[in-house]
Amino acid sequence: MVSPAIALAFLPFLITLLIRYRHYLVLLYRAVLVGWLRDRLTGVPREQRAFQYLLAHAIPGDPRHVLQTLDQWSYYCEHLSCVGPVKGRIVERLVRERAPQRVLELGTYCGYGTVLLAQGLPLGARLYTVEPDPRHAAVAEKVIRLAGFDERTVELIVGPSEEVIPQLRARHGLAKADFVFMDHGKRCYLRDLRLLETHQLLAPGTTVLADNVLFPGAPHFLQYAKTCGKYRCKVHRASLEYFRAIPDGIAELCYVGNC
Ligand SMILES: C[S@@+](CC[C@H](N)C(=O)[O-])C[C@H]1O[C@@H](n2cnc3c(N)ncnc32)[C@H](O)[C@@H]1O
Repeated sequence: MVSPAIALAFLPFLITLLIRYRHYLVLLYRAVLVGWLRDRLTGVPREQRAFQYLLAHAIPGDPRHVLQTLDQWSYYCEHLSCVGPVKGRIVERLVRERAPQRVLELGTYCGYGTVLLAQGLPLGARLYTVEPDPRHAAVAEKVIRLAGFDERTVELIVGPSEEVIPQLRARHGLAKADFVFMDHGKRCYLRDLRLLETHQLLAPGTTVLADNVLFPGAPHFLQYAKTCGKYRCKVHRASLEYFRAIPDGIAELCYVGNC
């Protein structure tokens, strides 16, 4: 048994910790606990619940309204780990500036990032998005089509990036990507960047964006990008999706080729 005196001595320390990390505790509560509980109580996965909300509130064929509706859901109902509106504006601006013809997204989840990327593409451009979880992919497919993008503009590939990347050229006709959005397992970023290099899927000038490089963070990926000599690299500082108090950032890499 811990004596009351010792417990009391630890109280200020505990309170300081709670105050300091309160935003992360709220994140844990909203992003993990609430979703898990509602999954158990309703028997419907949260991504499917989000899609039902979308069906009831979003204007079909209007990608901007689809994104706004998903934002409403994530702010006021349940958290979704989509790129979100704050970092989304950075992604949107870069897509419009670069006007890429061939885009690759790793980590589709519910299709928020896919719709965000697709709405800024020039005519005739094509977006390939990769998702290994068939349940997420099924929701994403419906979200993408609801937003008005057909198979010619957006191809959803179901499988893990490490298996899909080596097959992109032969199976899906993607010779080079001129814009890549990485938003899947943070530990996969470095491995997949190197896979893209090995399979010669990057061309000089290709933009590679990587989400969440500050939270939860991708230090090995950032270190490689900054020191290998193949990229110009900068980090756009912002905040975590749907949590303004938690700092996060998107890395922007420009492939300059093998030096
Ligand atoms: C943060 S979510 C993606 C969010 C999405 N880009 C958006 O903005 O809406 C991460 C997704 O990556 C997927 N994922 C995990 N490992 C992956 C892998 N090896 N290849 C591709 N996707 C992966 C997960 O299943 C999950 O759906």
